[in-house]
Amino acid sequence: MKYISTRGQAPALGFEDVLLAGLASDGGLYVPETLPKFSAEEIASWSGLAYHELAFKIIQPFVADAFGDEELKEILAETYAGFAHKAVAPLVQVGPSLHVMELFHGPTLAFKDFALQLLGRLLDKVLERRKERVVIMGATSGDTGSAAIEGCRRCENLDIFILHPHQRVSEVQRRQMTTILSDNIYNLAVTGNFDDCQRIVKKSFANQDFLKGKRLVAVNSINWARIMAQIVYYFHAAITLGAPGRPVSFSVPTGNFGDIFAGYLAKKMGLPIEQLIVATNSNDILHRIISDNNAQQESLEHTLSPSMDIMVSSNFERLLFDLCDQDGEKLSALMADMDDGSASLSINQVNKLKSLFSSARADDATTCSVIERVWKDNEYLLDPHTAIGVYAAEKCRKSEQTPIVCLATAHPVKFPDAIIRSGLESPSLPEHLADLFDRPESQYVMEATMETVQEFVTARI
Ligand SMILES: Cc1ncc(COP(=O)(O)O)c(C=O)c1O
Ligand SMILES: N[C@@H](CCOP(=O)(O)O)C(=O)O
Repeated sequence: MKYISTRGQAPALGFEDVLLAGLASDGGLYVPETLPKFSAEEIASWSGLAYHELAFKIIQPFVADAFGDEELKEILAETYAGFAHKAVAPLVQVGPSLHVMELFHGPTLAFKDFALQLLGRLLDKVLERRKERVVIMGATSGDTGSAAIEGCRRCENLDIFILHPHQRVSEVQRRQMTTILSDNIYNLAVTGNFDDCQRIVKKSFANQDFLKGKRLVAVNSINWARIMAQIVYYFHAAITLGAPGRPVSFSVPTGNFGDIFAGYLAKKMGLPIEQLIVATNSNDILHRIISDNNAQQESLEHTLSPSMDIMVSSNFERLLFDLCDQDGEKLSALMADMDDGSASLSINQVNKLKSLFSSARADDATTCSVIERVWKDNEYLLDPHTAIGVYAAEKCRKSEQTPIVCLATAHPVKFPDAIIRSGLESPSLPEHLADLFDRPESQYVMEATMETVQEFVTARI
């Protein structure tokens, strides 16, 4: 399969090169030139497959030029064997036809493990084959960082630099990153917000002189492999609930637009998805664009759902590419307007967007009231991101005839502030993290400029 850049100027690449890339050389994001499509009969035949077997069906067409079937099967089996729940992504019902899909049974307790446990293994194989050592840079609002470190830690052929916004991630999230002590892992606490971290990483793809000739690889969802792996759980949940015979809807706590974009692709690949709901916190630019064609950048608020404190949603570019009929020139002009907040979609684009997505926004008070209510009704504890998804599901769903699945993107234990503010008790850390607060930490606090970060990287590679 070939992958093309959304900006239309970079060369098309195969999977291995896309895996080893971040932004394309023209500043765009890679997307598959064509998507595999699955028929209803084919999807029906996947009922009862184990998670890793289903993952093979969906991922194989995307990676066939780089990984043989047997090798891929082995990698996938190993990847998802490391999850703490036998179902890997179990569904729990919390209301009438309302389910949460628990995506937090991986080692770092957030949905990022689904893709980063796989990406780490794929990278390891490719770098070993090529005998190449690379530099990884990632930006995190709390969850990607630890999942990337955990996913890549077994790989010797890389140095990994993770930028997080200083004092803007939860203490559990910070410790999950900063307590992994190793010569090739660096945690940079940047005095800014997540958008600053992501801007520095993205700008580094365009300014690579600091790398001493090494290759720069992304672990954020700008890397296509992240999105690819996240498509699988939409199929898994929908098939469990009766697809393709019955349509299913999804509500997705959204920040960088990676997770919901994977759902959008699942639908394009043949999964009968009725509604895709974008759920945001007070940093609501995506909700404003969808509901009101308002793309104005506002200052980023620090909320009780810190992983979604994002204003510049990288993967929205991949969707806009489709809304621009995959015309790279048109998209580039639109992205320039997105960057300065002046973007306005055409009537056709707005109508298309509204036909694809519904959206809702929940502030901190609403988030806490949902956590409290769902606990009272079900004795089920939501994390604050998932609570926003549940709120949006209830607000936007068109019919109770169609089951709706809210993606539970993180374990509540990562966000004690929100749980306590909801009048509840924070749960205890799972066994493998029980001594997290006793482990020594290592992090480097630095200002939010590309020059400072690049100087730091150059000195360590
Ligand atoms: C817990 C949690 N929920 C939701 C999101 C939003 O996902 P996405 O950025 O793919 O939209 C993130 C981070 O991205 C997250 O860490
Ligand atoms: N919420 C994320 C932000 C980065 O998103 P990504 O999916 O592009 O890696 C985080 O927790 O770091």
